[in-house]
Order: sequence, then C-alpha cells, then structure tokens
Amino acid sequence: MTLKNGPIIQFVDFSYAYSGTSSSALKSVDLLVEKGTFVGFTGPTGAGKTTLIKAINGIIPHFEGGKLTGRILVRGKDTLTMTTGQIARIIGTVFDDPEAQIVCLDVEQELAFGLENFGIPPEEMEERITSALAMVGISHLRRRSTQSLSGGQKQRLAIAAAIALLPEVLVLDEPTSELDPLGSEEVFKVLKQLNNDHGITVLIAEQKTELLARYCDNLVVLNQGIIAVQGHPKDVFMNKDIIKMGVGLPQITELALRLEDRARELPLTLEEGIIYCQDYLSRHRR
Ligand SMILES: Nc1ncnc2c1ncn2[C@@H]1O[C@H](COP(=O)(O)OP(=O)(O)OP(=O)(O)O)[C@@H](O)[C@H]1O
Repeated sequence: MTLKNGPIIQFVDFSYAYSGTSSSALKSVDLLVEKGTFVGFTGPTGAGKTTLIKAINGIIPHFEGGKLTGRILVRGKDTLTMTTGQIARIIGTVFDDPEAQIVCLDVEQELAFGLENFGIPPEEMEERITSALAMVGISHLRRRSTQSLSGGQKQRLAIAAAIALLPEVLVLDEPTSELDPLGSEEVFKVLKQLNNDHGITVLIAEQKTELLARYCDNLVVLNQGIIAVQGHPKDVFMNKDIIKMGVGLPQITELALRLEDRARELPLTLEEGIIYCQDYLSRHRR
C-alpha cells in the first residue's frame, strides 16, 4: 500500500498477552497509520482498544510487561528499542481518566510540569501554555486549582497538557468519557483543528460513533483483539457485521438502515441525514 505522507505508526503481526493471562488481548494486528491522518478505534468492551493505545505509547511492554510477538514501529523504529521517554517525544497520550494523569496543584503548573521535563526554555513555555489552554477552551481556568475542576474541565486540561508538548502523534483513550454531547463535539473539533492546522496525527479510541463518523479519515473496528473491519467510516458502517459485534451505528445511519435495508448510500452525519430524508421522501411520495 502506498501512502501519500508515509507511515508514522506501523503494527506488524503484533500480538500481546498481559502477564498472568493465557489469551491474547491483541492478536496478529497489522496496521499502517499514515502521517497526518485522523484515525478512530472502536469496538465492544474488552475488544482491545486500550491495549492498542498502550502498545503505541510503549506502556506495553515497558511498564505492563506481558508477552508479545511481532513489532510496532514508530517513525520506522521498533518501540522495543526505544525508551518510553523517547516515544513520548513523538507521541502524546491522553487517557480516559484525567485524575490519573493530573499531577500538579494548579492548571498552569500542570502544563509547565511537562514542558520543564521536556527541557523547553522558559521564554517558550509561556506561549505554549497560553495557546494550549486557548485551543481547548480553558484559558479562563489558568489560575484554578486542579482539584476544583469538573470532570470535563480535567479532561480538557489533560488534552492541553499533551498538546503543549507539540507531539507529532496524539493518542487518546476515550477522552470525552466525562463530557456531555456538546463538550465531546468541541474536543473532536479541537483535535481536527490540530490535525488540519499542525499536521498532528490523531489516534482516538472512542465509543461515540457519531463523532467518529464525522471526524475520522479511517476507522478501525476491533473485536476480541483482532482488527475486524477498517476503512473509511462510510464503508465501515455499511458492513453489517459490526452491528453483530455490538458496535452502535450513528443514529442517522441506523434510521436509514431501518427505512430501507439496501440504502444506496448511508448518511453518517446530520447534514447527510437531512439530504437522505428529503431524497427518501421524494422517492416514497404518492
Ligand atoms: N491489566 C490487565 N491484565 C490482564 N488482562 C487485561 C488487563 N487489561 C485489560 N485486560 C484484558 O485485555 C482485553 C482487552 O482489554 P482492553 O481494556 O484493551 O479493551 P477495551 O476495548 O479498551 O475495552 P473497554 O471499551 O471496556 O475499555 C480484555 O479481555 C481485558 O479483560
């Protein structure tokens, strides 16, 4: 397969079992992520999404141990030969539980902490902190104590702390789990903006298929540790197998499938849904 911008992350026949378990959480995963793309990972609970994220940023196997075969290459280099510090220079991570990620007492310190660890000069830190907070819409919280933030605000802070480090790749494990629909949409908008304007490759594990449908260039469905389906969201949601796996379709897509089993082209977004409904009504008007 030829990629316009070349691969940034590559899984080569990668399998992994957590220590003390006999069955593999990921099985023979082959995956090529093109630099600059926005890739979503979804699948039922226990499918291996978190495991895949932890394998990309080196937590697996560097911290988790376990047994693996195959390779993961980041910018062409095997993660086994890199330290987690070296991987973190390329890959920023946001977990679903911001509590586990936030270590400082106030918002500004939280961002400064990562920048100091990366040896960013003080004169550059100010600009990075200001722009990262603005990008996720929490500039007004700069002086607040991290303990006083709501769950959603903490999630935004965790994202700001990751993007302040200007990673080439951002991996996020359900970063909108604490957010309402509007807040979730805003996070995806921010990620898309980072992807478009700064060329940051975004890899996001997420259950909210409406958002994945709207924002991803490529969608990967995991099931029982294997890549069951992957491709453009439109093609992935056309595949009926994913419903059997328990992957929820975007509501508008589900509506179209209920109206006609063989819809010509499935709508994925509200805008496409409106066009689809107008077309459906004109075809079924007596
Ligand atoms: N630390 C661990 N030790 C042993 N087994 C684990 C560990 N973490 C996850 N697993 C197992 O690995 C498999 C994949 O889990 P993983 O958390 O990657 O799935 P997931 O798709 O992220 O699920 P969810 O949507 O529920 O977060 C599951 O069978 C899970 O029970």
